[in-house]
Amino acid sequence: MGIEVVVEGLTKSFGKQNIWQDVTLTLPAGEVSVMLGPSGTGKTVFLKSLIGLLKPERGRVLINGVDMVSSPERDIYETRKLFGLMFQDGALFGSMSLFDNIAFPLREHTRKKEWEIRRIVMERVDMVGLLGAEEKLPGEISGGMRKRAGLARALVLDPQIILCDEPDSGLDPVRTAFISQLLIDLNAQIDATMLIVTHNLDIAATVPDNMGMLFRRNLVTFGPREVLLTSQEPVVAQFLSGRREGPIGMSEEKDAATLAKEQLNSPQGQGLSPRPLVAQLEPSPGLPARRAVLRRKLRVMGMLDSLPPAARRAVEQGMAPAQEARP
Ligand SMILES: Nc1ncnc2c1ncn2[C@@H]1O[C@H](COP(=O)(O)OP(=O)(O)OP(=O)(O)O)[C@@H](O)[C@H]1O
Repeated sequence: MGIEVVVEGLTKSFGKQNIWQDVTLTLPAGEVSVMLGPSGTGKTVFLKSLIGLLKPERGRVLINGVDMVSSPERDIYETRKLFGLMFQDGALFGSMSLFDNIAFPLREHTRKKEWEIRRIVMERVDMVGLLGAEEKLPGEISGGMRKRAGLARALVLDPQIILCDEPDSGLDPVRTAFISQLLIDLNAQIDATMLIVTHNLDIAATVPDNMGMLFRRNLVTFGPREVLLTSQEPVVAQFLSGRREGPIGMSEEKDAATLAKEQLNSPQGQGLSPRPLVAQLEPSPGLPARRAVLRRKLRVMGMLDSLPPAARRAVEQGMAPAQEARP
């Protein structure tokens, strides 16, 4: 099962530029979470801080008792081995075949024999639907295939925590739908804790168990998917409805005068209500059920009273069929 990641009071700046402050959240073990936010709000910086590649000046990132901010480098290095990372461009070596790219972490970090490496690599190649393409070079395949190869490489060391930075960037809607399904299928197969950074509204609506959003140097909110997807918070609703009207502008934040003018001109009743809640994706037929689902149910039921009414209703509706099915 994946490992819980506890983030407490994390603050990161570059020189005088504060990126975000006092970020506190927990990625529940084995669940899929998404971090949203307009461009430049520091989502990638957040991912890099979780693995200890960037050092926030305040706060902690606790994984199995190791603080990725301030524990000794040796402990951080060991803990980093629990992670699988999928970067925006797949980050593949252009002169190596997909097979060698995917085998790379095994050859670098383990003493496994070549026959064993082949078995693991081909298993992962199969998992991401790339069987038959393993001898191709990254330049000979499509962007979507490169992403899947990047994901296969992220999986070879049996990660317990998977971080995906914009898995949809550069993909058309159909390939984005395939990658969404692949992420859910992976979670069903390996039960790893997953954090996906994305701008994609379809991924946000259908993939995660939990969602958070960074805006104006703060974590606006983080919690069960139903909380964000039913939120009336202007910044969240604007982002999830993909509209121009609202606090988010071209340069991340609109000035107060533009915002006031917009509100004045906005027709009565045309609020920034988010899109209707759609069902979360299920694993593909033939795959095991996601073990996270039951754990999440118990967790969310325990916090039901603290949720806003719309989110509570959405949770209750989502859970109703399962409850009826009980003997
Ligand atoms: N190593 C660095 N040194 C200085 N500034 C940096 C560094 N890395 C990131 N930044 C700055 O931090 C801010 C946030 O960058 P980041 O890439 O995390 O944003 P993002 O939310 O992932 O954006 P996008 O959605 O466009 O990918 C940017 O202003 C960026 O210039």
